[in-house]
Amino acid sequence: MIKVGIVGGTGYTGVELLRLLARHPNVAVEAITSRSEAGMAVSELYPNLRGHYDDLAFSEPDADRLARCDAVFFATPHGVAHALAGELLDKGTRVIDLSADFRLRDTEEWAHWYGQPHGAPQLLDDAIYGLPEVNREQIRQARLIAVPGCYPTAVQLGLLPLLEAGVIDADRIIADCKSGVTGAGRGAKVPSLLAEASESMKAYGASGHRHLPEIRQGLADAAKGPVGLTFVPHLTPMIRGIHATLYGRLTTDPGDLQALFERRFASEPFVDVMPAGSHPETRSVKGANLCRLAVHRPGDGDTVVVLSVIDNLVKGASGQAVHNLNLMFDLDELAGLDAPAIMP
Ligand SMILES: NC(=O)C1=CN([C@@H]2O[C@H](COP(=O)(O)OP(=O)(O)OC[C@H]3O[C@@H](n4cnc5c(N)ncnc54)[C@H](OP(=O)(O)O)[C@@H]3O)[C@@H](O)[C@H]2O)C=CC1
Ligand SMILES: CC(=O)N[C@@H](CCC(=O)OP(=O)(O)O)C(=O)O
Repeated sequence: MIKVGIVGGTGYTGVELLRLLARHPNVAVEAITSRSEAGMAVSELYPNLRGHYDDLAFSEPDADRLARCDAVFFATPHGVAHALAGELLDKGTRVIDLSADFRLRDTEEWAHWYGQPHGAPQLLDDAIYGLPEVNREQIRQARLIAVPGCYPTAVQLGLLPLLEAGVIDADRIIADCKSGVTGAGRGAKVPSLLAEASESMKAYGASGHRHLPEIRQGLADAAKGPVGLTFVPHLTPMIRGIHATLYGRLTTDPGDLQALFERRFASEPFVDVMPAGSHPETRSVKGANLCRLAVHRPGDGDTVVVLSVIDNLVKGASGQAVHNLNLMFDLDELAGLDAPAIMP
């Protein structure tokens, strides 16, 4: 069995890791941390896990204990993995970081968007951006993974086929995205209150959001040159889910767009290109490690519209993190990740 630790086990991505790993045939959770709930049994805080982790309790983060694991997930706010990852890596423990600490290659850009200096620039050369549909082979060899953000996962998967094929204007891409409230984490915040978030919808970060540089970095790699991106996130009254509506202007005859998407993701277990004319729903990926895509060309004009949906906590975070673990430890890619979505 592969021994894993989770730093930040009381948060939404932490409990989602536990839910997925409960069905994983090759993984045992050895340590799970929380500073606020240290001492409490995991199944007391999360009754959905009763019967699965009966001997596991939250404990204070302890580097020595974590270093006894083969891999440690960081499901923590930005900056925490900067402080601890180096020590774990030195002791031979692999690190899978769900935060943004190692996602941006440019430390100044990171400092600008995250409002603090980059805490571990010396580790960046080792960090692999954990989008398996792009970096599968590097992930297999990696000891430090930066799991992509939720919006960046939905947006990049939807645009990769078009940018790699060079059929849209890379200077004018629009990503209009909607997220459920769990995207903001479990901490109490006014915008997440029932009376604030339900029966209403609003954009935020329209002038600049911290996922913008991350998405731009990934799209520029795919386009092999700089991209111009307008990214506007919205908060919507649902618990889980991201819906990205992506617009590009065709600059050349793309041929059969449906075939382009189907070919690009033909061997990807966690990307479903839906039949032509489809409109994927967020509920069709709820709880599943899946991105469902549909591509449209309204009126056969020069605008291509891609619809991309994921569960922010699964393909947008914890499921993608487990997929990375499977690749790093040469396990079946589907291990722990084969459950279908919950509908309705
Ligand atoms: N929610 C989502 O949809 C997504 C989240 N992410 C990223 O994943 C990470 C976790 O997100 P999420 O689960 O939503 O966050 P939550 O706010 O729900 O949980 C954060 C967890 O981190 C722990 N924690 C907080 N500060 C520290 C610290 N200084 N040292 C150690 N542990 C700490 C908390 O426990 P305690 O304070 O008790 O120690 C808690 O368990 C974040 O970086 C987030 O941006 C990425 C993609 C999607
Ligand atoms: C709805 C909501 O608030 N979503 C969060 C993004 C999700 C997230 O966790 O950010 P990282 O992927 O960078 O870790 C936000 O917009 O800040």
